[in-house]
Amino acid sequence: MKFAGVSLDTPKVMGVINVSPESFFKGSVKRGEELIETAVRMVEEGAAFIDIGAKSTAPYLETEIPVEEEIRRAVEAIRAIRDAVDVPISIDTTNAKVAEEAIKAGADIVNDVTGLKGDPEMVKVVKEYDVPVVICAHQENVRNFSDPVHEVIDSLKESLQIAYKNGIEKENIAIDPAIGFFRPEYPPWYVWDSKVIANLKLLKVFGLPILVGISRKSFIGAITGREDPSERLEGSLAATAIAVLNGANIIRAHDVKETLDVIKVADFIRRFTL
Ligand SMILES: Nc1nc2c(c(=O)[nH]1)N=C(COP(=O)(O)OP(=O)(O)O)CN2
Ligand SMILES: Nc1ccc(C(=O)O)cc1
Repeated sequence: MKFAGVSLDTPKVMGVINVSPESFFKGSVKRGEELIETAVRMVEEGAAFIDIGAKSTAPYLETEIPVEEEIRRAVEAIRAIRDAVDVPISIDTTNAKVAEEAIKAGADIVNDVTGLKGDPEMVKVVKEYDVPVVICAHQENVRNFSDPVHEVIDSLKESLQIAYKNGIEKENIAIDPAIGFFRPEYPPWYVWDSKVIANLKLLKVFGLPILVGISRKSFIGAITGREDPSERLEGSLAATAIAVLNGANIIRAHDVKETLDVIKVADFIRRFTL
């Protein structure tokens, strides 16, 4: 299996860099020289993809910014790192205009946390520029509170229908269960996220690469009592090992070196599963 030309015979790391000062983990926010240095370092440490976010999508933060500002941040960042790294760059956005300008600036992949459901133009941009897309599970109104992984699967089915109807090919799609994004009143989101990671294997029904974003998220904070995202690395690595054991193909993470070691060990052990 491949995604954006990258072999997924072993699980890979997608290194996260944000150019959005409002992002929930301040250690992920880079600018200027530091942005380029971080991208180069992540690739040296083994990142197979770099994901650039120009607007936070944290559901519990005030994150609204004008679209012009998101475009400005995204284009500047992608232009800065494009020639410094030789791995595919994804643009983390829910806005079709941002995606289009980012692709023109050199982005190779669109990463849409609304799974093509937020901006109706998004699927058209993905099709027109013929770029791979990360489709996240997204649901305005959660219907099945007791069975998170099946709600995630149903949400992904809707997004995949949008993709296939518009001529996006299977080879160009990775799916993502959107850890931290579902915020039902019950069960609490950290139980939701834990149930999804525990049952991630069920997402294999789609036969598509599975990408998971766990890094330093609030469910790790809720479980460990670590309120500061800067203290959530160890908890993130524990959940990463479980996600890999359960079939994750790409781990989106802020800490490339540590995450890649965990992936290697978890995947090595996974291969001996009876
Ligand atoms: N496909 C995918 N994309 C994502 C995911 C995720 O789980 N999957 N999580 C994010 C949260 O991390 P980030 O550090 O970008 O936080 P921010 O939204 O506050 O910038 C942002 N983007
Ligand atoms: N964009 C996101 C950022 C952070 C979280 C989380 O901390 O759970 C979820 C989504």
